[in-house]
Amino acid sequence: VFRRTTRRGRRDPAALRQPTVQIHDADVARRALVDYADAFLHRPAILPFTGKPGHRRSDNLTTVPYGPQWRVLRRNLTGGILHPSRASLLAPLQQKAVEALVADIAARGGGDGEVFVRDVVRDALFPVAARFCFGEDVGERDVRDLQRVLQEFELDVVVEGFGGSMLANLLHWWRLRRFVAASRRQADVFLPLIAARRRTQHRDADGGVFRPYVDSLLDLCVPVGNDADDGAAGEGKEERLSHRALTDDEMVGLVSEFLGGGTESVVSCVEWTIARLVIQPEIQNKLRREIVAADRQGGARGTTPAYLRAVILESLRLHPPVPLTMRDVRSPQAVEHLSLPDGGARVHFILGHIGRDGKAWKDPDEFRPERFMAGGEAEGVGPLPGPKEVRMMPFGAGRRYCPGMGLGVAHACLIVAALVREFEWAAAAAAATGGVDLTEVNGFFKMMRTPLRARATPRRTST
Ligand code: HEM
Repeated sequence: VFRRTTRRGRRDPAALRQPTVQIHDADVARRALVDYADAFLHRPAILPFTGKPGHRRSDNLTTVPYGPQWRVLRRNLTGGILHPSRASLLAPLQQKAVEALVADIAARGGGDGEVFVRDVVRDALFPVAARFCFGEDVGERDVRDLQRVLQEFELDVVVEGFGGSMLANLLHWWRLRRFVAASRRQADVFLPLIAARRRTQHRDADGGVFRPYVDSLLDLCVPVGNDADDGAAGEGKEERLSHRALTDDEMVGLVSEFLGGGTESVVSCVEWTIARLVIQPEIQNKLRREIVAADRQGGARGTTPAYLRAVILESLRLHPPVPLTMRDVRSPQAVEHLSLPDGGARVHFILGHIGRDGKAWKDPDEFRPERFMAGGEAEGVGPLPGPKEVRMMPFGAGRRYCPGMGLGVAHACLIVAALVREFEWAAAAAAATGGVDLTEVNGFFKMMRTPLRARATPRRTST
């Protein structure tokens, strides 16, 4: 194992041998991602090979270097799929998901009324992501298969710990092999569904029905060659290049990113939020009163009640579902004042620490949604930092910020509202003495080490 590791080590991309710099401070994060945005455009290649010598793995939007291909993929996702006018067509699917969630909890709760929050939320939300991706015809069985391979992939590939010590490097290659195997299993499930979509796409492109992500990928042409570029200077370059269709490997990577990023991040957010509401029932009650009042006024379509939004923001501040975001800084000379190593560096932004920076927040470890309300210390602070200050960045910042932010927040609000409207949440009997365990575990996503098991009692005045 050792020999193989060192032999392969010679093929390591420079990024793996680069020193890693961690940023925990909100102001330093702002200087890096806002003041020096052009130096923080690329992510390091952490999983560079498919296992075949000399064969680089295919990029998705998260891994592709900033350049013409990134711009085309990003425009397709933000303008063609996630634009609010298009994503709003998901409403019937979302409504079905919420109804299924409530019914599932009522049924699973059975005798003691206890459920694992992440399981019920994932089971309700994943079909929305799967159908948004592959179209409404995707059957229950396909949805289950998609969910299974996605979960295997997430369990097998853990971001933390790459690089550094010999042990970490060994772990890296071991993970890489599991990554390759998990990717193959994904391809086995995704490719037949993509092929089926190729035969039927466009069928429901009109008539107020959303456009599945896979249809857009089948139609997409990306520039041939993808020389990374450095920001604004490269804008528009893609139009001058020749184009090609996406390869199967690329399609698999993009679909995996869409399904995984779009579901598990929201599951994490909802689980942490319900945990906090179990610990602080006065906040849960206040939130429910607001939701019921909004329902009575006809749901004020299209607007999120202010306290619900504040609860979700506070949850994202304390428990950002993505633990860290990375950049590969190749020209540290361009970044004055940040003292990065001369040969370039991998920079990790530790999102949980940035949201709890004591210089930016009063009592940073307390869950207090009121801070985001009118007159609070964070009135006006949103999920994405503005150009003047970074106080939290659960969706990242700069040009590579999360394109799914709108949908992610909308799904978290929708699900938390339904859970709180329909049920009263309390600690499970086993946790009642020790309390809810808020210990975090950082994988692809920041999850609760002890999955939240909570007692859901149906509200008598259910709406
Ligand atoms: C609560 C939900 C979500 C959270 C907390 C979250 C968080 C993040 C974070 C922290 C990043 C890295 C940003 C950076 O490096 O500056 C990211 C990137 C990304 N996210 Fe999300 N995300 C969520 C939902 C979604 C959804 C719903 C989708 C798609 C359907 C999505 C797709 C992506 C993609 C494609 C990227 C890479 C963007 C690029 O490099 O240009 N995310 N997300």
